Amino acid sequence: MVLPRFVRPKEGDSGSSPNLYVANCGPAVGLSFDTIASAFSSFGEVKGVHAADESGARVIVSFLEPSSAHSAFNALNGRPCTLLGGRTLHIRHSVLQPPASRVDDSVPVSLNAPDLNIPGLYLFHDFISAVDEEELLQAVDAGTWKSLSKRRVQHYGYEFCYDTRNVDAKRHLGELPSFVSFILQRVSLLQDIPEKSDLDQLTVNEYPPGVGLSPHIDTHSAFEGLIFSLSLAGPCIMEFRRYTAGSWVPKTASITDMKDENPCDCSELSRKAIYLPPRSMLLLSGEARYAWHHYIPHHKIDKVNETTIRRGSRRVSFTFRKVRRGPCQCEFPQYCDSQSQR
Ligand SMILES: O=C(O)CCC(=O)C(=O)O
Ligand SMILES: [Fe+2]
Repeated sequence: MVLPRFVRPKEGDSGSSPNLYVANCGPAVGLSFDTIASAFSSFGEVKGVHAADESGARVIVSFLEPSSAHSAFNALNGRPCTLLGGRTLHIRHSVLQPPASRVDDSVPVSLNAPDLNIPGLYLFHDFISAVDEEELLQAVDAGTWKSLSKRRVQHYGYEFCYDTRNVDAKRHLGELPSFVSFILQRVSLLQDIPEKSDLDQLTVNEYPPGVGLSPHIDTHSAFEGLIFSLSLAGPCIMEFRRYTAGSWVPKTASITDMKDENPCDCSELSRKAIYLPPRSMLLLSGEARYAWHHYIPHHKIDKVNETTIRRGSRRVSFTFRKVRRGPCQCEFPQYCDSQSQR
């Protein structure tokens, strides 16, 4: 299990780190790394700016000197930053964790969604047959893959932009391909699923053996409330994380997106995991979709209770979503980019 490389410093140790963890800041909110580096360089030489997680809205700013980080923290934390379009930054000191102390702690893995007790999480086993699975794999392999750093993707309906973690709702690429029509039909027949609407975006992910996906919540403003993910070819473990407020979270009404970030320690989050076998369909809705991060650990071998499962083949997933038109009005504003304050 890979834990975040940057963590909160020990009590009283914050002055010795040159790194700041800055939330409400990043490409997803229209600020490039260069712009951020340039704004922070008024406090001292900036060594680099990089993503703190996959949200696109949280970054690590690394200064050369701890004193620069300290000055930037004092000047900018919790205040509108004129150099960054008046955006209010939420900052904490952050230290690079030495590799030896990155704990390999795993979570018990459930085979069925109700065991996780996460409202809105469903898993449908054998949603398609092995023959259907083979045909779907052949169909995507005949298409054009786009290579990301560790995996390959295809987008249908609307392109998903990884920089902004959003879609351009005005650029419709066309209907979803006919080879997924039977899946959409089966989804439409599922019983007792609230807020069903026509799915119009498909992302196909191909993960080489052992490759996973960083913890994230799919951008609220990009997609509506139901996210379906069909697993093909190989299995994986999906972990769910619900972050609770850390003691560093300022208790002001303006804090809207500070709770869903990297943990300071594991006591600050709930973690649950589920085994996704090939041909199963996962559904994230409600709280599971809006408030829990989902995460595929980068493991070549998964322990599912007492059984060891080798990820010997690639895993291909088909994620079906509905592009949102208008702002998200979910009940989880602390995780919602539509409801976050500038
Ligand atoms: O591979 C999966 O099942 C999940 C993919 C995912 O979470 C995403 O594309 O946002
Ligand atoms: Fe996702």
